[in-house]
Amino acid sequence: MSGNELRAVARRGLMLVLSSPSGAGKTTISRALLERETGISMSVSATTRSPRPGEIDGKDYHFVDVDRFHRMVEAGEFLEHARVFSNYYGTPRAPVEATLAGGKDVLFDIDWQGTQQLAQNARADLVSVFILPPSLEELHRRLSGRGLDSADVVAERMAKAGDEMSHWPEYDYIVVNSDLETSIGEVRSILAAARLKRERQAGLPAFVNRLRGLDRDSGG
Ligand SMILES: Nc1ncnc2c1ncn2[C@@H]1O[C@H](COP(=O)(O)OP(=O)(O)OP(=O)(O)O)[C@@H](O)[C@H]1O
Ligand SMILES: Nc1nc2c(ncn2[C@@H]2O[C@H](COP(=O)(O)O)[C@@H](O)[C@H]2O)c(=O)[nH]1
Repeated sequence: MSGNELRAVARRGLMLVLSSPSGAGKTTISRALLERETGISMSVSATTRSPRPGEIDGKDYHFVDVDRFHRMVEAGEFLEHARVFSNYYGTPRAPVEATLAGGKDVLFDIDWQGTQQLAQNARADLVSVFILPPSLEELHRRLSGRGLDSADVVAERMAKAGDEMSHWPEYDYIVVNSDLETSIGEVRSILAAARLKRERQAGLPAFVNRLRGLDRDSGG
């Protein structure tokens, strides 16, 4: 068995969370990561927010009404859920659990409330990254320049940015998203290191025993 095969069969997946104030660049970094990395897929949240132009139901979000969202909460269908900017958002549990159990990683674009809930329930599987903007002026430029939200929505998100950013100490890693390519590289490095954590490589004891000639009958 090669080293790569060992990891493919013997590693439990991890949950890589990106949080930031709205507009700092989570979605942009996430898309680049998914294009460049294998073995990781996006958790598609459910939300009661209306779709933005270009957003696709089932791909960007599962767009649901408030009644349906509450029924999903009551049925225990969410791994975490929160109210953010007057809308509800939640992470469907089943696809995440199936992906992790299959040894693949899951990428989350969720806020600090959701990250706290994941940390309470599954700390060992969690790797959390907080993305900071280089300045408030640049954050405003990005939110307005995105051209997807009204001036009122941009103002609401700017007003909440300070509160969001106060949660940075709760995260494992901090990336200041000035240059996009640098930030993507930094998040990829975090993922690479997290995948190599000794605790995540469940097959290591047997593998090292084989290397040491202590367990010649265990396959490989
Ligand atoms: N490093 C960067 N330099 C310049 N522009 C950037 C950078 N990163 C992202 N952007 C731009 O900023 C805007 C906001 O980015 P994005 O939508 O990824 O933010 P977000 O954190 O996902 O926001 P939200 O939480 O509202 O979904 C986009 O137009 C994106 O192209
Ligand atoms: N706790 C959760 N937060 C989520 C989830 N999905 C998205 N989000 C966060 O909401 C805001 C706004 O997102 P937007 O797409 O409306 O701009 C942002 O901070 C996201 O990270 C979720 O499932 N749970």
